[in-house]
Amino acid sequence: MFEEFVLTASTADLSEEPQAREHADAVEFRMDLASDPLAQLDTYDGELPLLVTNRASWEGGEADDLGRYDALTTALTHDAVAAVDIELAALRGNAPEGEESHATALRNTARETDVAVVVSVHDFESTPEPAALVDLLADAAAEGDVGKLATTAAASEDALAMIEATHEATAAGHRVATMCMGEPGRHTRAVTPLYGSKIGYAPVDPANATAPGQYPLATLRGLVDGLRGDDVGE
Ligand SMILES: O=C1C[C@@](O)(C(=O)O)C[C@@H](O)[C@@H]1O
Repeated sequence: MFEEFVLTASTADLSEEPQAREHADAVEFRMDLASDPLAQLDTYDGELPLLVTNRASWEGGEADDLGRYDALTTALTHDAVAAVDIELAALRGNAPEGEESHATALRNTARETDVAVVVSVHDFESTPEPAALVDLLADAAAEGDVGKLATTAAASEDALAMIEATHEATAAGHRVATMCMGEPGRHTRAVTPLYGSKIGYAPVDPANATAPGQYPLATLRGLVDGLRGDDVGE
C-alpha cells in the first residue's frame, strides 16, 4: 500500500463506505470520532481497505487516554485493516507518559501482521519553513512506511512551503503524505500528489470534514486525476 497515491474517504461512520467506493481507494476510519468503533469494525463488510486512526487529544483528536492503543490493537486483527496511523510524537517520546511504549508496541504488532504504518505530524498553528518541514517528513518517514505531515496555512507562502518540502522529501527518497489545513492551503491537497504525496483525505459528506479546508471526496478525486492528466494521455 502507498506505492501509488491513495485517496482515503475520511469518516467516523463505516456505513458511508458504499458511497465512498466510487471515488476513494481506501477509508480512513477516525475511531476517535466514532461511536462504538470496534462494533463498527466487527460488522464492516465493505470493499475498501481501512486506514485506522485513533487520534490522541494532545494531537487534535478526541481520544484522551492510552486505551486508544487497545482499540487500535484490536482493530489490527480485522482483515480489512490495511494501515494504521501512529503519531510521531508518541514514537519519539515527545508525548504524555506511556505513549512511547504503547506506540512502539502497536508498530511492532502492525509489522507482524503486515499492516502499513503511517506516522503522522500535525501543526494546528502554522507552517514552518520548508527545511523544517523536510526534517519533520524525514523523521516521520523513518519511523514507518509513510511520513505524514499536516500543517496550518495562513497564507499562500505556507502552501508553497509545503509543496516545496513535499518535492524535496520525495526527491530525497522519503515516502510522504502532505497537506495544509485551512483555506489558504486547500489547493495543496490537490497539488502535492504531483510532487510525491501518497495519501489524500476527504470526507464523503462535506458537513463531516475531519480537518479544516478539506475538499469533498468527489472533488478531490477529480482534481487529483485531472491535474495528473488522466483524461489527456501523453
Ligand atoms: O491526519 C489527517 C489528515 C487530516 O488532518 C487532514 O488535514 O486532512 C485529516 C485527518 O482525518 C487525518 O487523520
